[in-house]
Amino acid sequence: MTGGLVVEGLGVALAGRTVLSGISFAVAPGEVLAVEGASGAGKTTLLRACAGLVPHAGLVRAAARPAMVFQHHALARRLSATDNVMVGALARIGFARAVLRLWPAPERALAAGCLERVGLGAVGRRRADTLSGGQRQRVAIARALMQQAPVLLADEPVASLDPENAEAVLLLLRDLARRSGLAVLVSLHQPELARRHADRRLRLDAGRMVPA
Ligand SMILES: Nc1ncnc2c1ncn2[C@@H]1O[C@H](COP(=O)(O)OP(=O)(O)OP(=O)(O)O)[C@@H](O)[C@H]1O
Repeated sequence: MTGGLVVEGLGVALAGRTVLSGISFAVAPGEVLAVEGASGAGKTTLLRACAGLVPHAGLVRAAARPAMVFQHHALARRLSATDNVMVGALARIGFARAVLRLWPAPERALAAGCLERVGLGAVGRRRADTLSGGQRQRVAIARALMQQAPVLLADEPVASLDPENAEAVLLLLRDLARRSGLAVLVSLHQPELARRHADRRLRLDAGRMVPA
């Protein structure tokens, strides 16, 4: 499989306790797979393991390191939307140039394009802390797109949004999967949102996969 995500026999232990075990699934390019489960079921840990942020047993295979959208967007409040998106290019640009804000012109153009793709072409200069919750989550998605990864992991991206913005962000993720061939793995508390916006669903219960 090229471009997608394959997980086989994934297991995670944290502080000596098994948090995930026997997790196997695949997400194809262009597909949205939702991870459902109650609080504490292991959704965040699964996404973090897929992102390489948590040591794990088993196999996680993707053509390149997945990009991650964090639950509380984790933007730098005082930076502009564009500069927040540029952070997604850190691995290419290097920390020293980033600190000096020596962003190469092609990367600036790419950041502008990523903001356009999430419907925020007009707010690039605005500071993150002047944006609405929905706009901030979109900037966080644009920052993940900036990584140009084939796989996008979104951890409860709508948890702090009102129903209208939640709907819009999930439609955006689906659209990005379709148009850009991204494999999207999104964790969601609300099963009805997962049913409406995901192509397939996976349910976790106490760290194990159960029928969705
Ligand atoms: N760093 C850690 N050390 C020890 N246990 C942890 C750690 N992080 C998470 N856990 C435990 O792992 C389990 C799964 O947590 P996780 O955050 O993945 O669940 P979740 O489904 O994302 O929950 P929520 O919906 O509340 O975010 C929980 O029992 C949690 O207490």
